[in-house]
Amino acid sequence: MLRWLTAGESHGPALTGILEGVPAGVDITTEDIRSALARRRLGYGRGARMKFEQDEVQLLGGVRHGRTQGGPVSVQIGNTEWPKWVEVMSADPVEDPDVLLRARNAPLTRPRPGHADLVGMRKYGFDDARPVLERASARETATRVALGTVAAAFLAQAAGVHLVSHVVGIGPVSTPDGAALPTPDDVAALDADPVRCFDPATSAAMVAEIDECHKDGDTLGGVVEVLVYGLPSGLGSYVHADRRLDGRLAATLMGIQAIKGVEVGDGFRTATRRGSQAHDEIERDVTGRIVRRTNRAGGLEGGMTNGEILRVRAAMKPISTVPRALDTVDTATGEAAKAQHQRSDVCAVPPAAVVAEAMVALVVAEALLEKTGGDSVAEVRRNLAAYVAAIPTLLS
Ligand SMILES: Cc1cc2nc3c(=O)[nH]c(=O)nc-3n(C[C@H](O)[C@H](O)[C@H](O)COP(=O)(O)O)c2cc1C
Ligand SMILES: C=C(O[C@@H]1CC(C(=O)O)=C[C@@H](OP(=O)(O)O)[C@H]1O)C(=O)O
Repeated sequence: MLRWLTAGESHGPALTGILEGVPAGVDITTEDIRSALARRRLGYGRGARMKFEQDEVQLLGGVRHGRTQGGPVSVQIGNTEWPKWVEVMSADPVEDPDVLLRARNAPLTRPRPGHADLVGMRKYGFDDARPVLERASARETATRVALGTVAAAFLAQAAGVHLVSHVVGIGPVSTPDGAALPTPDDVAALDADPVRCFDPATSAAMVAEIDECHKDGDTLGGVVEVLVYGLPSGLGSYVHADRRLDGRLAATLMGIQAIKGVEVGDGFRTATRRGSQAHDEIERDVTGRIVRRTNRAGGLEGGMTNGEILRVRAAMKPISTVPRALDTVDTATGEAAKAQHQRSDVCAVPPAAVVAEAMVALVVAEALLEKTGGDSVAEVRRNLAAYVAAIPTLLS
């Protein structure tokens, strides 16, 4: 069983994460996690905070001399901005009344439509949105990316599985239908693109759209896609709702801040087609191997991987901290007001793609371990090879 947990606040001293159930023998270094976090910070349209804040990564447990040891992997991501927030986010009571009066400490009472502020205040009994936004913030996704990096390294080393994430839509601008899919060889090019888009003309149009939106004091959402190459068939199961891999992927992707829709394969487009145009016909190729003519299902049938490329999309809503602030109510006075706004991303779709990739890595790694078991990478490899070798020729 693979389990993960994160803790920490957006402006706290550090975020922490634990990944339990990682087999021994996964090669991973602090530098691997550092470079994954750097990818999450990329993306045209992010706010000022990404420029000055740094992630300070430390592996605190589960890894020795660049290899997992089988124990929980513990990661800490320190926040270089912490000195500015020591008082506001102090874990211990702050006694000095002057400190409590400082601007940064002023209660936030103009909740932003679309953020967790208002409902979080109601639910947890706060008269200040600060504690709500501190934990609701997608700053936390840095930890998910760190843990997902370990999962992705395990998948690559144990099973030759590789993930790719890219942006297929920002606001009204989308990649053309039928555009070529990026492969693992294209990851460096995607990382170098300002919006993580594989199609250069669409990328330029996306950048222009972000510029326009920024000028208008507004924000944008979009659609990201995660592809997983090299998966064996038979991860996940049809036998019970909570074992279906499509359902588990959807829940995990929807668990990312601001993700409001998930599509597996051609998803909603499939619903508009006739059956003869919706499914992936089965044939033998020249080598005698069973293959599909198409991959509209996105590599999943019956809640299981079918051996094709796994393909899932997630739709992100526009950032809710809109610079030309939206109407709200000041919860301190009851009066109509404009929502609180200091700074914000205009568009965070490119980093959301990296976060989605990390979450898919965690879910797929969990599904692989369920299929193979194994306490070490070597044992997972052996078990996987034995499973694949035992599939009868007429089925493979
Ligand atoms: C990578 C990333 C960056 C984000 N940056 C911001 C931001 O700068 N400002 C903001 O209001 N929301 C931002 N969000 C979205 C909020 O965290 C999210 O809308 C909020 O927690 C409420 O949750 P919900 O949208 O899922 O309902 C970001 C989300 C992600 C994934
Ligand atoms: C810090 C990160 O993202 C933050 C996520 C976020 C939100 O509300 O989700 C709001 C912004 O923070 P602030 O309100 O302090 O400017 C983003 O910068 C990060 O991704 O590392």
